[in-house]
Amino acid sequence: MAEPTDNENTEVTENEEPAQPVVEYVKCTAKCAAERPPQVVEMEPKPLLTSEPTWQKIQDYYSQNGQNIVIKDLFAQDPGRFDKYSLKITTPKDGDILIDYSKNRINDEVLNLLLELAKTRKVDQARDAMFSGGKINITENRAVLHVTLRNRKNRPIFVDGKNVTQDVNDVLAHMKEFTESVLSGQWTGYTGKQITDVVNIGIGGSDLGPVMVTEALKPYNQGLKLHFVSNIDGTHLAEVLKLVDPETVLFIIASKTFTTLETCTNAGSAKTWFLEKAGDPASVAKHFVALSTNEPKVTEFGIDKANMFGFWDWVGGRYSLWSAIGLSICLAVGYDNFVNLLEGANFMDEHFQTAPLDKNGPVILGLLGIWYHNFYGAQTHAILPYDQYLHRFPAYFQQGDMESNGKYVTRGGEVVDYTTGPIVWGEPGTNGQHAFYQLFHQGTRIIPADFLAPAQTHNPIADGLHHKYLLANFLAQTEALMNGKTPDQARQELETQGLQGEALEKLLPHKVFEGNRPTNSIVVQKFTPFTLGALIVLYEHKIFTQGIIWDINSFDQWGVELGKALAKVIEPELEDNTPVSSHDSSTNGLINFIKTSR
Ligand SMILES: O=P(O)(O)OC[C@H]1O[C@H](O)[C@H](O)[C@@H](O)[C@@H]1O
Repeated sequence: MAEPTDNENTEVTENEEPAQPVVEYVKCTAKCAAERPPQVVEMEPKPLLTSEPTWQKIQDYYSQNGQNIVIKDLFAQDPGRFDKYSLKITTPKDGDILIDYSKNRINDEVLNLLLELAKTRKVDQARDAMFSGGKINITENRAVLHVTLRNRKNRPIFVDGKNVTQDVNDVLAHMKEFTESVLSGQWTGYTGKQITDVVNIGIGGSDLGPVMVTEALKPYNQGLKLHFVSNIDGTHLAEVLKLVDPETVLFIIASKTFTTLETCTNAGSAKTWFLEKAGDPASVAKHFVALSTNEPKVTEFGIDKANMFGFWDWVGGRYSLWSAIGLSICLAVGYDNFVNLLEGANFMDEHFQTAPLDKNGPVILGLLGIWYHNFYGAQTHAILPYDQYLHRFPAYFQQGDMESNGKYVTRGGEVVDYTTGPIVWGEPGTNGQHAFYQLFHQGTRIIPADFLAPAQTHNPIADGLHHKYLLANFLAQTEALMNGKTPDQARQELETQGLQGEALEKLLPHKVFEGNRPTNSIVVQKFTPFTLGALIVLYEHKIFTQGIIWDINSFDQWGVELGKALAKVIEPELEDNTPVSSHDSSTNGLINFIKTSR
């Protein structure tokens, strides 16, 4: 693995013919990069999805056959179905990744039509536009280049004619140096003690990724205790501050914009708490660092720019765990493991870029989602990790998916006449089984679900017994969801239990499971940093694929602004207890109730 190279004084001119292109890329400075004309792939405007002939064909196929596709029958007809509809992605590290999508309501005709749709909607062109630095985030006029953050082969990537690969490597080098100094105990607090606890203060993309990954990679923890504060509710900060000591705590203020109300308020209160104990404002430099794109705001807050880790406007918040926002991950698991995470991500980027559409994990998962959401009317998508360490994985992709694809206007500004992003949710198995799986099995809705499981556990306690049960449950659920239980099977079962006559007939309908519930099973050898990186990116590009087919801008989030603006109006109204009448009667009523109840 190539470490970031210190190339300050190294230049390669246009005429030099380096033997190893990779070396050339590493050595290429901003000056030579600027001389190299970037080849940005453009995204063509698209007609409304529902006017595409391929869309019509899928609609017709669905209308005639959609309700007659019975997964278990398809298995009975075709012994090779698993081989046909599963992808084994060979990786260079930590075992292969298996995506079994055979337990879906698909056959060759459906799959071919969906693949035709991906071609018609030019998913490959859009992908190339993103990877080449095209400003595909049209409403903010920004490139979308989180892929650059895990560009482990140092491919030159240009933004406005500038090769940004070196900028990325420079920040990585800073993260490495800082992480090593904290973990080795060289970096000390204001009284000379080593850092024992890290508190990441951030929200949304500046919180969910670091929380999810540090939880998922707990077995790789290098000794620091990690805490996360996101909510503006003072309880969140107050409870964390009870656990840490000002002499040994490091606060990471993580905010792309450094203007987010929650983060700025929490950071301010954390600083006040710290200074109450430390006294000297000079001590702040030893206990506060910032991750941001906004240097003026960081220095205004009182954090030295030497303690700031930067990133760029071409990194969307919900795609930022690979950037400086990942500093808490680095501190938790060590720099080398963070690099392994980036390596896994890069591996999946390359898979997405090079695998043909019909063998492309993100594309296939994206198309299956389109099939269920747009034709079967499925409204949600469940992510069900059978691994306790991944307990925040569904929450992470609630933002990843819903903030990306929760849009009803196309890139061209038209209101869609089809559904877009699904509601994403989930909990780890087996907990979910004892809570909401009832509705999966016998509810009235179709809920496509992804089951994620590792063949090996980090904790093979009781001689592997727990893991055996965990895996048995994962396998049994997908089988049960597909096969269901027929009235005949249910009848037989009840008869065996000694039931007969009216009692049996009364109970029978409740014991029948329709089945035919679709699932994907994604199995890895073990959840390692590399594998986790690859899996996150599998979903990132799935979301991308769907956004392109729906022709929406998956990279802005204007929808979150309105509530923020209205909160600014209401906040001063909560100053005193004078009744308000400036809103609708519900909002007035709520405000006035609060005023009389406090
Ligand atoms: O990192 P920040 O600038 O503080 O932003 C934090 C979060 O807040 C916003 O409201 C957005 O909806 C998120 O996409 C973003 O991740």
